[in-house]
Amino acid sequence: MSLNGKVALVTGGAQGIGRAVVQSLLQSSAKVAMVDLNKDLGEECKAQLDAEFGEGNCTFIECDVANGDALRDTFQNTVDQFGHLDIVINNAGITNEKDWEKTIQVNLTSVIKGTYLALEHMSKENGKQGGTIINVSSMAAFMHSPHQPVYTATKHGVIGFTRAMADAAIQGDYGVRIHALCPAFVDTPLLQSVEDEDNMGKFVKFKDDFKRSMSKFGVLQPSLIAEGMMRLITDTSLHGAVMKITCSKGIHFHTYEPMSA
Ligand SMILES: NC(=O)C1=CN([C@@H]2O[C@H](COP(=O)(O)OP(=O)(O)OC[C@H]3O[C@@H](n4cnc5c(N)ncnc54)[C@H](O)[C@@H]3O)[C@@H](O)[C@H]2O)C=CC1
Ligand SMILES: CC/C=C\C[C@H](O)/C=C/C=C\C=C\C=C\C(=O)[C@@H](O)C/C=C\CCC(=O)O
Repeated sequence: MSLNGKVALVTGGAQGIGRAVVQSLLQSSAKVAMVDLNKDLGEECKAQLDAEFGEGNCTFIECDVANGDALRDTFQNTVDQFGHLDIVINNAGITNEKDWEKTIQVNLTSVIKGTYLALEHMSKENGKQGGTIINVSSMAAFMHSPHQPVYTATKHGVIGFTRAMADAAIQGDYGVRIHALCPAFVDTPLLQSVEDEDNMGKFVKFKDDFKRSMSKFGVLQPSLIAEGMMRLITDTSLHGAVMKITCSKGIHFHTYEPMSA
C-alpha cells in the first residue's frame, strides 16, 4: 500500500529496528524524519537512503529523546520541513540497568512525551487531520527475565500507557490510532549489549540465562518488525492493538479478557 503524501517520524531511526522501518516507509513513498541521538550514524544512514530513494524524502534530525524540549523542537522541525505529520513511531530504546533512571527516561518517559507531541500535531481535538502512533514495547512485557528488571518495567509501562491512550483517543474522538508493538529477540546492536557489564550492572551474571532464552525462542530480523509496523499503519481496522512478533508465531496479537465488574 502506498503511503504517498504521508509524513512519518521515527525515533531511534538510524539503526536496528528503527532503520528497518524507515526503509519500509520510504519504499512505500512516505516522507520520513529519522530522529536519532547518534549524529554519525544518522548522517551515514541518510546518505545511504538518499542514494536509494532520492533526496528530499528523508531528513535526519539529531535529537536525544530524553530531552523534552529538543523532542518538541524535533516534531516542529518535521512539520516545518514536510508540512504535516501522519505517523509517529516511538521506537528509541536502551537497556541500562546501571543507569536505570536513564532507561526509564528513554524507554517510557520519552514515549509518553512523544505520544503527547504526536497528538499535538495529529489529533482532531487540535484541529489536525488524524494519524497513527506506534509505541515500541517488547516481549519482555510477557516473559520477564532477572537480567533486565528496569527495562522490563518500562516495557510493561509502554503497553499500559498505550492501551489507556487508545481508549482516550476513542472517547475523545482524536482520529488517531495508537498501538503497542512487542518484538521478541531481534538481531540488532541492542541485543548484543546483553554481554556488557556497563549496561547490565550486577545483572550481567544472569546473561547465560538470557542467552539460553535467545537460543530457545530464536532471534528475529529487523525487517519482520518493520513488516509488523507497516501492517499497524496500513490496516485502518486496527486500533489499540498489542502486536507481538515471535519466531514461533510470527506477527500476531495479544488478546485481553474483557473488563468485568
Ligand atoms: N533488539 C531486540 O531484541 C528488541 C528491541 N526492542 C525495542 O526496539 C526498540 C529499538 O531497539 P533496537 O533497534 O534493537 O536498538 P538499537 O540499539 O539497535 O537501535 C536503537 C537506536 O536508537 C537510538 N537511541 C538510543 N537512545 C536514544 C535517545 N535517547 N534519543 C534518540 N535516539 C536514541 C540509537 O542511537 C540507535 O540508533 C527499542 O525500544 C527496544 O527496546 C524490543 C524487543 C526486542
Ligand atoms: C539486551 C536485551 C535487549 C532487548 C531484548 C528484548 O527486549 C527482550 C526480550 C525478552 C523476552 C523475549 C521473549 C520471547 C518469547 C517468545 O519468543 C515466545 O515465543 C515465547 C512463548 C510465549 C510467550 C508468552 C506470550 O506470548 O504471552
